[in-house]
Formats: sequence, structure tokens, C-alpha cells
Amino acid sequence: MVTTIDSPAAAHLLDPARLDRPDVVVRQEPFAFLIAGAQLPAGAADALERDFPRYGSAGFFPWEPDECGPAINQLIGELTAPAFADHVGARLGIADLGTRPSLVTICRYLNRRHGTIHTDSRSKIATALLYLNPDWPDTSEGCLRFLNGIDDIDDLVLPEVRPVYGNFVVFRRADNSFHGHLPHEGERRVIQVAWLTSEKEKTRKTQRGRFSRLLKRLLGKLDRRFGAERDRNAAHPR
Ligand SMILES: O=C(O)CCC(=O)C(=O)O
Ligand SMILES: [Fe+2]
Repeated sequence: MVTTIDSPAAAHLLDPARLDRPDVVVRQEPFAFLIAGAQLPAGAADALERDFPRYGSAGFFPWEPDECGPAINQLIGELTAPAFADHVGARLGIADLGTRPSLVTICRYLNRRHGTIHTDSRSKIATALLYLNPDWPDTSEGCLRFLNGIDDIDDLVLPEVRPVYGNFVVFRRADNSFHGHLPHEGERRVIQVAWLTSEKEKTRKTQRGRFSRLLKRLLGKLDRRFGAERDRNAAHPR
């Protein structure tokens, strides 16, 4: 396996075969999901850290290639490649995921408002989350939880997923695809890919994401202050 990306274009960062390892968890109930560790080569960590976008506010924002270095852009190219999406989709019982428009959003920082329990919106068919944090403190804060219901953050389907480098989850959006995490404030690097029902939804969500970024630039401090008191079992619609 190639573990350096001194010439990024040469080496692949993702390898769909890693999703077929026996330690990868795939479940169809209560909703279809996949949890896989070690999906990124250790040798690419420095380049992916260096090339990660430097946002000024907390939350997920639409991917803008100009704000990322080449290793991150290469990784996103691979994550959104139709063949990769088809491979993931097949494991979750979704046909032709690779034909769906993909929307990439990236998060570098969170505030305590984030992570409230939700399912994701109906315009998403499936959502992937790839974590890129070199390490994570020994705490549940900020660890992703797949949940059995909308009102209890401690009713876990499976043990929580630490957001460390190379951990990767994908789930099929459903009316019961509840997920969330305990409040965390500070750096938490994630790339999210959502495969959507239509191009129209992609345009709409991208515009909304850009607007939200602008708003947070202006009102980031308020966003942080209002989030600080969030209840651990809080939910938000979709
Ligand atoms: O960052 C995560 O682990 C989850 C994010 C999420 O669920 C979302 O943005 O819809
Ligand atoms: Fe979500």
C-alpha cells in the first residue's frame, strides 16, 4: 500500500476494498449504516492536516476547492467518485448512489450548539462522515452516536464513534436515522458527503450553506453563546 502522498495525484487515499474488511460494521436495522475505521493511510495525515480549510466560524460549510490544499481536494474527488459511492451504496442496499448529485460540506470547529439529535433532511439519500482529527481526548463529547430515538442521546444503537483520523461512517437517511453527539466546543475536523435527491436540492443547500457562513461571520459570538446552554438530549427537526 502506498502511504505517502508527496505527489498526491499518484497515490489513492481511499481504497474501496478497505470497506470490505471483516471489522467493518454494516447493519440494516434500525436504519442502514456502515462504520469503518482506518480508511486513510497514516502517511497522508500531515498533508491532510496542512491542506484542511481554515474557517473562522463553527459548523459545516460547502466545500470550496480554493480554500483547500491539494490533498483535501484529492480526497474529496475520491469520496465523491461514482464508483466509490456505488460501492458504499451497495453495502447499504441503495442502488445507483453514484448517479446522485453529491454535496460536500466541511467542518473544522464546533460549538456546543452542534450535535443535537436529528435524522438529516429528506433531500439526502445517504450521508457519509469522514473524520480527520489526529487524536481525541478520552471523552464522549463530540463522538458520533447512532440512536434509537429522537429524545435520548444515551439510547445508542452501537458504541459511539470517535471522530479520529480515518474513522468513516455512512448511513441511509430515513425517518428514524437518528444521530447526534454530546456537546463539544473547539476543533473537530470532518468531511461530510451527502448524496442528494436532485441537483435543485444541491443548489439550494449550497446557497443556504454559503449564506449561513456569512451570517456566522457576523454573528458567530451570539451563535456560540446561545449554544452554550444546550440540553444534552436536545433535538432539531431533520
Ligand atoms: O459531525 C458529525 O459527526 C455529524 C454531523 C451531522 O450529523 C450533520 O451535519 O448533519
Ligand atoms: Fe446529520
